Amino acid sequence: MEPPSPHPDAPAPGQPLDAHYSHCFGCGDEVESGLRIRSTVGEHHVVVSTFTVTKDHQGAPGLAHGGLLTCAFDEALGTAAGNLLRVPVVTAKLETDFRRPVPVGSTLYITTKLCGRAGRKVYTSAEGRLDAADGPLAVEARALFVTVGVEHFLEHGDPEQLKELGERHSDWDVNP
Ligand SMILES: CCCCCCCC/C=C\CCCCCCCC(=O)SCCNC(=O)CCNC(=O)[C@H](O)C(C)(C)COP(=O)(O)OP(=O)(O)OC[C@H]1O[C@@H](n2cnc3c(N)ncnc32)[C@H](O)[C@@H]1OP(=O)(O)O
Repeated sequence: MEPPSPHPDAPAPGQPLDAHYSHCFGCGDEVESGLRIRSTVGEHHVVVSTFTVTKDHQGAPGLAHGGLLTCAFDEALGTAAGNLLRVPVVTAKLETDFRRPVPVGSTLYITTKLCGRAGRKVYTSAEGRLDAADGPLAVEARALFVTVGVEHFLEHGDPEQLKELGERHSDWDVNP
């Protein structure tokens, strides 16, 4: 496994990251009950993402649904891998440890780091802490992402939406 060096043009520490797609359930603004995760590059090649739990995200009364928390980590981990390496990635495997309940109204601070890279495989891990980047540990996750080319989305997704996305992110090499 190679060390996970960020791309030379990776966004600098302090830089907020745009939603990668406005209809994304994880980060898009156009999904009413979406997770609306916001991410910023941190020091030492990490990405810090925040997810505020609302009543639309419940499993038990007053508590976040575990599957939605896993979704939040999918978004946070994928955003970190995609932006730090500047390459499109998709999730191949995702594992979550739930350490502590996450109440409605709390904000989860998810800090993601890249753990290693082997060919197209990118290994990542993250910790989610309650209400502050150094708050109580609530959720941990690890994921394997696989880098893909634009043909992945052309073949399996919606080419028209992809074209629009490419026009909005002219710095991304995703134009068909
Ligand atoms: C200049 C450009 C700048 C761009 C900047 C971009 C910024 C972007 C910002 C943000 C990013 C996005 C954030 C999104 C967050 C949410 C992500 C999601 O929810 S993604 C949707 C859910 N995931 C899927 O739908 C995948 C479905 N699966 C597949 O399509 C395939 O299985 C795929 C692509 C994962 C692999 O298929 P194959 O045919 O291409 O390749 P094979 O050879 O099978 O796998 C490659 C390697 O990975 C291993 N692998 C694959 N799956 C594995 C698994 N489940 N477990 C372990 N290893 C696995 C294989 O063993 C192989 O390893 P070996 O190279 O032989 O060592």
